[in-house]
Amino acid sequence: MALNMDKFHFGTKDEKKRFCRELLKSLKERGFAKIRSHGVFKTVLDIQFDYIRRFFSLPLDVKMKVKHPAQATPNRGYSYVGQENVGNISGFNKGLGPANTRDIKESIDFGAAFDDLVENIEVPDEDLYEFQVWIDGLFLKLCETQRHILSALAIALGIDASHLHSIHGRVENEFRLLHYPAIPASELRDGTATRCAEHTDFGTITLIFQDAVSGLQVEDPSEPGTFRDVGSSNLTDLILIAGDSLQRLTNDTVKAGRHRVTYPPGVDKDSDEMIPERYSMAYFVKADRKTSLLPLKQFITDENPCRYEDVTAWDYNNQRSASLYEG
Ligand SMILES: O=C(O)CCC(=O)C(=O)O
Ligand SMILES: [Fe+2]
Repeated sequence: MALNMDKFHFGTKDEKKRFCRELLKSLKERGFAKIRSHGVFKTVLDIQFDYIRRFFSLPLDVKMKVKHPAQATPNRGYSYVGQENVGNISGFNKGLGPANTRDIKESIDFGAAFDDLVENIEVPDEDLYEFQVWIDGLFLKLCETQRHILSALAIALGIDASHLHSIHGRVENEFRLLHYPAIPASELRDGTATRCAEHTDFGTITLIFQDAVSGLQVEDPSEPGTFRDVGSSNLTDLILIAGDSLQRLTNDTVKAGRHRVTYPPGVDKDSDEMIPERYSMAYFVKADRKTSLLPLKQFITDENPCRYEDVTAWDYNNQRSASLYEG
């Protein structure tokens, strides 16, 4: 069931409260929440997905002009199929080592145009006209939506929204566009390859949009090891997933949602059926680099003592992503 954000903006006091409560409940019980009326309109998403398709359809040598550096940080630019393997960090929260699986995906990452530590690797106009200026604009639009979602979560959690905003004030977010090429279902059968291996994201929250092919799955919090289809057929459905930083800040009150991308619903895994290509985008909301990810004091009690050591958002991000790249 999707939650309607109109209720948050324009509803009665009770409707607004109910939206906040249901948002938190969905994250806790399903590992994700689906949101509608979040302010990113269908016309914008249609243009965006058209741009995503056009970017990934460019010849490889053109995409390689904006190549992601060989190492994971800074996380900017184009990663070819095989350059990043999320399976390397799949076992992290389970205390396990890398999984023996590779991702069949390509992606491109951006930060804020005004980020003064990590510069964007910009796609030139001559390769895709006005793509970069469009991405920079959408980045800010998604930031606006992010702020409303953080406000709603703060209300549901009973914490000070202005504090939550202040530790996200520098917009050190990352915006990733993804393309999963068409492959025969049989390629995924023995588990040595996948679309995107299971993982949790490192930031506070992630906003995902996926095309009608679907295939995003989230682990059922009450049944570890069981992944359920998110199954969005509406491009405008915003899929919200909590990340490690929110788990740390809330001392496990909100757990990070484990997710992966695999066979779309309905595909016969034992056939040689082709799995259609899939496009998606993920907006990773990150606490300011210098922010401590120690749990907020409201979440530390005698029954729930502090579960995490002090680490800055930047150090945590870099530790987690260190093993992702093999470029
Ligand atoms: O493609 C998707 O829907 C999700 C991708 C993802 O989880 C990630 O890049 O962290
Ligand atoms: Fe993810």
